[in-house]
Amino acid sequence: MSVRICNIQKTYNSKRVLDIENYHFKENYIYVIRGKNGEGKSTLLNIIAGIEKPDYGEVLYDFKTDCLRYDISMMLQKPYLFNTTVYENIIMGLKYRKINKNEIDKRLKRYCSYFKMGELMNKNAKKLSGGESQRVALLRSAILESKLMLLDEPTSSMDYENTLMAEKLILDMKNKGSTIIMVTHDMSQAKRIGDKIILLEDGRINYD
Ligand SMILES: Nc1ncnc2c1ncn2[C@@H]1O[C@H](COP(=O)(O)OP(=O)(O)OP(=O)(O)O)[C@@H](O)[C@H]1O
Repeated sequence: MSVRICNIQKTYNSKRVLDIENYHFKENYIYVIRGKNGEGKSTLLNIIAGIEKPDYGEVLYDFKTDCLRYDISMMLQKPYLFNTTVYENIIMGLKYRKINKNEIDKRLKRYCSYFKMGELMNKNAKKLSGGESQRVALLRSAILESKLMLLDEPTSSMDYENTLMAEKLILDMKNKGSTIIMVTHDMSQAKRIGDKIILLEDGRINYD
C-alpha cells in the first residue's frame, strides 16, 4: 500500500511539530525515519496509523482518504501488551479477525521461528523484559501480514542477535509485499535495511 502525506500540520502547545507539504511513501519499500528526540517521528507514524488526527491536511492510502483498519498494523514505541500469555498476545489480532485455527497455527510457526520463543510462549506478557516485549510486539504485528506496517523503534531494547533476526523478519515482510515505515535511531540499521532513509527535522522531511 502506498501512503501520501498531503499538507500535514500538527501543533502541540503552540509548538509546530509537523509541517510536511507533500511526501509519497511508495508501495513495497522500507522507509526508515530518523531524527533527533522530539522531532515528531512518533507523531507522524501515529497520524499515518490514524491514532492521531493532524490539525490540517490529510493522508491518502493507495490514493484514497480511507483504508481498511486491517490493512495497517502498528508497533508502538512502548508496546502495550495484554495481561495474558505471550501466545495469546501474539495471536490476539488474528482471532479478532476471525482467522481460522489452521491458519493461525501456520503463521505462528512461520513467524515465531525468527526468534527463540520456546519458553516465553506461556509466560505472562506483563512480566517480560524490554527486549522480550519488543519481540512479542513485533511478532504480533508481523503475524497480521498487513499491507502497511508502522514500526516505532522496534528493536531499541533488543540485543544484537535479536535485532538482526528482527531485521530479517522486516525484510521478509517487504518481500511478501508489505510497505514498511519504521523509526530508528540506529544509523547502521537504517543502512542495512532501509530502501529510503529520511530525516525528520524542524517538522519537515529531508533526505539523509
Ligand atoms: N499528546 C501530546 N501532547 C502534547 N505534546 C505532545 C504529544 N505527543 C507528542 N508531543 C510533543 O511533540 C513533540 C514530538 O514528539 P514525538 O514523540 O513525535 O517525537 P519523536 O521524534 O518520536 O521523539 P523520540 O525520538 O524521543 O521518540 C515532542 O516535543 C513531544 O513532547
